[in-house]
Amino acid sequence: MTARLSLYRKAEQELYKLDRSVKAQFYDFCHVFRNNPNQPGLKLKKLKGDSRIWSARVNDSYRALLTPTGVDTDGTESWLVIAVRHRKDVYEELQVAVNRVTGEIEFVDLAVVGDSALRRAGITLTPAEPDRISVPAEPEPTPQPLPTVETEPPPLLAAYGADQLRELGVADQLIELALAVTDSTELDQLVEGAPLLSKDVLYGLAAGMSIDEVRKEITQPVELGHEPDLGDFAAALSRTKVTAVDDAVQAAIDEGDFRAWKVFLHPTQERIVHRHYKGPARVSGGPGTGKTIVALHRVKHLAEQLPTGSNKAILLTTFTKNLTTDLRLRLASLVEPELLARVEIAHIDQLAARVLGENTAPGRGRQRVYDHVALNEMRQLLAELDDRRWEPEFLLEEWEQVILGQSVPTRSAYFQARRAGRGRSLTRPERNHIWKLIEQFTARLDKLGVETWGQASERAARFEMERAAKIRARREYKEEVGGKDLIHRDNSSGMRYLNYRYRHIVVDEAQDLSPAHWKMLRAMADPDLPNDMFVAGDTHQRIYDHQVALGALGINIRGRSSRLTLSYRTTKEILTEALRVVDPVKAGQKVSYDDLDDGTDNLAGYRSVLHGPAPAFTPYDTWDDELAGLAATLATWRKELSTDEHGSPRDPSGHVAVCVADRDMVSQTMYYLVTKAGITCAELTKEGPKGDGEVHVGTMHRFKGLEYQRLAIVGASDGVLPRTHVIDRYRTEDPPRYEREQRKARSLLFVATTRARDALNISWHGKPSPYLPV
Ligand SMILES: Nc1ncnc2c1ncn2[C@@H]1O[C@H](COP(=O)(O)OP(=O)(O)OP(=O)(O)O)[C@@H](O)[C@H]1O
Repeated sequence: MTARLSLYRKAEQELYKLDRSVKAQFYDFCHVFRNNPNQPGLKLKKLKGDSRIWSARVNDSYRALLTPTGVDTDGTESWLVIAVRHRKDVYEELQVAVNRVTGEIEFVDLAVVGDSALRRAGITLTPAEPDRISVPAEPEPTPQPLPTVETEPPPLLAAYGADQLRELGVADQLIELALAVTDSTELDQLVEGAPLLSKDVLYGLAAGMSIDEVRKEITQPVELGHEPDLGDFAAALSRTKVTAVDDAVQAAIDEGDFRAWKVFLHPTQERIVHRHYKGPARVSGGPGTGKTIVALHRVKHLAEQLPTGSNKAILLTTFTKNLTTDLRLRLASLVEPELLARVEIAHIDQLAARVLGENTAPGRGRQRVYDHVALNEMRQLLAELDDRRWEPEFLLEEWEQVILGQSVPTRSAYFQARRAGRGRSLTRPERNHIWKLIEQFTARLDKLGVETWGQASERAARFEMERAAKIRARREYKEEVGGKDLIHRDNSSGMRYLNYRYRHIVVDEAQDLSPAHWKMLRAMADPDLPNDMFVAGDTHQRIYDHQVALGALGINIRGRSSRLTLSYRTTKEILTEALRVVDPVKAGQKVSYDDLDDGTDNLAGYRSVLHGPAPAFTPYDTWDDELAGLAATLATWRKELSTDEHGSPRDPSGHVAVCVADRDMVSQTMYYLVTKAGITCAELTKEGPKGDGEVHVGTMHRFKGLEYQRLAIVGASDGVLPRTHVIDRYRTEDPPRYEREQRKARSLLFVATTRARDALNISWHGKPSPYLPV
C-alpha cells in the first residue's frame, strides 16, 4: 500500500531548524512511509488524546505527527505531516481540526503556551511518551494557592466573549486560553503555536482593533463562504496550503526560510496579489510588511495570465538602480524563465533615458546631471547677474516642482499656475522676474549640453504622452470608419504598429516617483484595460520631495487601495521605536502623511510578531568616541554572527551595516573602521555595495528598500538630522518648506531604523536628533 504525503506549513518551518542529520532521516522516513505507511519500523500509532493524530518514528528521538486526510479511488492513502519534533515534546492533548471559518486544516500546539496561561485555563499536558528510564516519582508539589482576585491582573481580552472569538475564527482549543491571558508576553506564547487566523485575530484585538474591524479586515477576507464539513479532511486539505512531499522536497526544505516569501503569502497579501482590478490599484503598508513581495507575486500572477509569447509585456519598475538588481534576482527565483521573459525590469530613470534615446537623433543627446550640478549653475548665474532676490534652492525647486512639474509652457501659463505647498505666494511681477531667471538658467544648461534628471523625465513624459495621444486618435478614427484599413491615414509604417508599450505596469517604492514619472508611466499602458497599473509604496518613507496626487495624473486608484499591517522584517521592539520617529507623541508634533492621492495615510495596526533586543540608544561626547564605540559593537556582532544556531561557522559579511547622514561621514566611518579597527567595509552606492568588505556603510538614502540583520545608525545628532544650518532659515521665511524638510528628515530616519531585522543601535555625539525617541 502506498501513501501520498504532504507537509503542513508549520511542520516545514520546524524542519528548517532541525539538525542536518535529522533532516536526512526525515527524508528517509518520507521515502519509507510513501511506500508503505504500515511498515513496522515506522511504529505508526494513534495518540490517545485526539484520535485524528498519529505518531510515527523518524529516529530514536524524533517523531513525525500525522493526520490521515482520505483515501484516493486507487486506494492510495493521503496523510498530512503536521509536526516533526522531539518525542519529549509530543503530548496527548495535541489537536487537529477543520477551522469553521476558513475550512482549512489547523493544528494547535499547546506545548509553547506558557505554564501560567495553561494553569489558569486548567490545562495539564500529558507526555505521549513518558521517559523510559523510570525516575523515582517526585512528591507531588503542594498546589500553589491561586493569586487572589484582587492581585490577579484583568485578562487582556476581558472585553470579549468566547462566542465572539469563535465567530472570528479563533481555533476552539485556544479560546478559553486566550480569554485568560493577562499580558502580552502570555499572548505571545499563546499565539506562537497557533494557526495563522487565530494569531491574526488575537493580535488584532490585543492591538485595539474593534470586533468589526477584525471581522472586516482579518476574518472576512479568508472566509470560505459556506459552512465547511468539519469531518471532511480530504476537502479541508485541498483548501490548506501544504507542500507536497515528492523528490523535490529536500531541495525545498534545504532552502529554508529563504523559500518562505515565495510560497507562504499571508492571506491579506495573497488577496491583493490575485485580485482582478478594473483599473490602477495600490498597496500601502509600513516598512517590511511585504509590499515588494506582493509586487513580485503580482508580476508572477499577471505573467501567468498572458498568452504565450507576450515578450516583455509587463513592466516592473522602481526608483533606484540597486533595487532593480534585487527585484531581478528575486523574480528569477520566483518564476520560470519562460514567464520571466514576459517581464521588463528597469528603474525609472533608465526608462526615461530610453524614451529620450528613441526620440533623439544620434549625437544630439544631452548629458544628464544631478541636481547639485544644476544648483551650482543657478548659483553662478545669480552671481553673474548680481541678483540676490531669490535663493538658488528656491528657484530650482520652483522650476522643478511648478514649472516642470506641471509642464507650464509659457510665461502667461505660469501666471496662472497652482503653487500648492510651495510656501509664500508670489505676485505677478515676482512670477515675471522668476520666469525670466529660469529662462536664462535653462538656456545656460542647454548651452552646456546638459539637462537634469527632472528635465529628462519631463521630456520623456511628454514624448510618451504624445505617443499615447496618437494611439488613441488612431483608435478613434478606426472606430469611426468601422475598423477599415488605415494605411491611407498612417503617415509612417511604424504608425501601423504603434501600441502601448506594456500591458501591465507594476511600480515599487512608488512614494518617491515624481509627477513626470507618473505621467510617463501612465502613457505607457492602456488606461482602458483592467489591471493596467499596480503601485506599491509607503508615504511615511518618502525621502525625496515628490508629492503627487495620482488621480490628477490620470491614475485613479480610488476604491482599489489595500493596506498591509504585519511586519515580516522588524522586531516589535524596533518597530515601537521606529513608529515614535514618524508618529511622535510629543505634544504639538502631529505629522500627517498623504495616500499618494488627496487623502491621508496612517500606520494604524502596523505590528510585528517577531521579538528581539530593545534598540540601544547611546550618547557620546565626541565623534571619535562614537566611532570607537561603533567599532566595539561591530566586533561583538561579528563574533556573534560568526556561528549559526547549530554552532557551525558562518560568514557574517553583508549581514551588518552602518548608516550615517552624509557622504563625509561615510568616508570618515570607513576610514576609521578599516585603519583603526581592522574591519573591512563596502560602501553602499547607487549601484549597490562596492567591493566585498564585510560591513556595508552608506548614507540613509542608500538604505531605501534594503534590510540587514544588524544595523548601527551613527552620528544621529541634533544639527545633522535635520541639517539645522540648511533648513533653519525656512522656519520664518517659508514655514511650509520648513515643514517639508522636517518631514523628509524624519522619514529618512524612519527608513533607516526599519532596515534592521534583529538588532538596532543608534548613537550620537553632543545633543541627539530631535526625532529620536530619547
Ligand atoms: N509572506 C511572507 N513570508 C515570509 N517572508 C516574507 C513574507 N512577506 C514578506 N516577507 C519578508 O519580509 C521582508 C520585508 O518584505 P518587503 O521587502 O517586501 O517589505 P516592504 O513592505 O516592501 O518593505 P519596505 O517598505 O521597507 O521596502 C523581506 O525579507 C521578505 O522576504
